[in-house]
Amino acid sequence: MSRAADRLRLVMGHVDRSPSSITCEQTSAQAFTSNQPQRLRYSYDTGLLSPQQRLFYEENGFILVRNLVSDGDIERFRKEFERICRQEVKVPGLVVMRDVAIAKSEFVQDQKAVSKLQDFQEDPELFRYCSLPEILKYVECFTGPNIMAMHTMLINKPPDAGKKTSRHPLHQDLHYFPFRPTDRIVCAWTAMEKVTRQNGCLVVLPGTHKSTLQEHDYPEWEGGVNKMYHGVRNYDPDHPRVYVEMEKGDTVFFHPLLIHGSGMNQTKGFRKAISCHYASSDCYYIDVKGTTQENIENEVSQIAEKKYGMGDVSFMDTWAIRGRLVQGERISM
Ligand SMILES: CCCCCCCCCCCCCCCCCCCC(=O)SCCNC(=O)CCNC(=O)[C@H](O)C(C)(C)COP(=O)(O)OP(=O)(O)OC[C@H]1O[C@@H](n2cnc3c(N)ncnc32)[C@H](O)[C@@H]1OP(=O)(O)O
Ligand SMILES: Nc1ncnc2c1ncn2[C@@H]1O[C@H](COP(=O)(O)OP(=O)(O)OP(=O)(O)O)[C@@H](O)[C@H]1O
Ligand SMILES: O=C(O)CCC(=O)C(=O)O
Ligand SMILES: [Fe+2]
Ligand SMILES: [Mg+2]
Repeated sequence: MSRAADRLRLVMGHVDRSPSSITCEQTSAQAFTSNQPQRLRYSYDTGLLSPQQRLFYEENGFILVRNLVSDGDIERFRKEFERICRQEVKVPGLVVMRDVAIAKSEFVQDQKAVSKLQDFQEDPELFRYCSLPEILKYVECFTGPNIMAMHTMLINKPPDAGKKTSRHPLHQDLHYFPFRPTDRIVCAWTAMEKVTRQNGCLVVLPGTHKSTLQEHDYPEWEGGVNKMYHGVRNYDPDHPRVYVEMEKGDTVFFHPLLIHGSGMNQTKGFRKAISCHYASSDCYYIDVKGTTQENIENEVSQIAEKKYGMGDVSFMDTWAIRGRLVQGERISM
């Protein structure tokens, strides 16, 4: 263990736990270069995270936990996804997205065209993911004990149809969220199969969680961009990139300001992942009018109007309606 981590352990009176479940090799050197004892801003000590894991998140804005979700649970999520695609179950509020290149093509749409399920909070089988104790015990390290599941997705990244539309532009998830404080929000993203650079794994820009929310808009991509896939307008193209390759069940937890995206799926398979954004239930809503988030607020209200005839529902209300308590008590969200 490095000297900095040792010192930290003493300061925190922490019992050493073998950090066998975490792999931070790619950038761990960065996390331990400081000679000053650090005050940790981004996580709580619940006895779960090792000092190295806390420092890694502090410096990089994400941690990867290997083999966290069981094969059995993943199989159940996959089965439920297939049932939804076959329209054997109807889930209130669920949005089924198709890739723009497929949605606008002549091909007959079948279940293979589904690129993403969004807002599955009313599907008990998929929502089990958000309440898994093995996930929540990590989430609590970032949110604290009162936890809301704010946003749910099952991503079925399709083989690229030749226009590079399967990419997800680099973005900060906070762009979509009218609630704060930022540091009490975290995303859990679990690979439902092996994810590699070939099939479009997550790409992260480590350390960017320490910056502020950037301006987002549709990237100027020739082949088209999926609805609401905004990208950061200006990012440093020379910033180091980490390609987060994962095995089935591995889970990454990341900060909502961390710039991330995912590359093209260059395989013939659909790359599946399930994710949930959590926030402390004592977060508060903010008005995004006059901020960089106004463009996404307007798009969401157009969708709410078109799909549900709810044009007068505020941006914050679209979140309050979808959020679900998963641990502790519901306070201000
Ligand atoms: C209770 C309150 C309800 C509030 C509703 C709010 C819903 C949205 C909230 C979104 C919040 C996102 C939070 C994310 C937080 C984390 C960060 C995640 C980043 C993302 O993942 S952003 C991407 C999320 N995307 C969406 O949420 C998009 C939602 N999608 C839809 O609403 C529909 O799928 C869509 C795109 C409107 C298509 O409607 P649909 O009825 O399914 O399709 P049609 O066949 O009728 O086509 C209509 C029209 O749309 C075109 N189309 C289809 N698919 C796409 C696509 N993927 N991209 C672009 N355009 C698409 C299609 O060709 C048709 O076009 P026409 O020109 O022919 O009319
Ligand atoms: N101009 C851009 N604006 C925003 N995000 C981008 C832009 N170009 C690439 N990205 C995103 O950056 C991430 C990685 O890009 P990268 O260039 O490494 O791979 P790629 O664009 O998928 O493939 P290629 O190897 O063909 O460049 C992906 O999430 C991609 O969607
Ligand atoms: O699974 C992916 O491609 C990443 C999706 C993502 O970052 C998001 O939806 O916010
Ligand atoms: Fe994201
Ligand atoms: Mg590129």
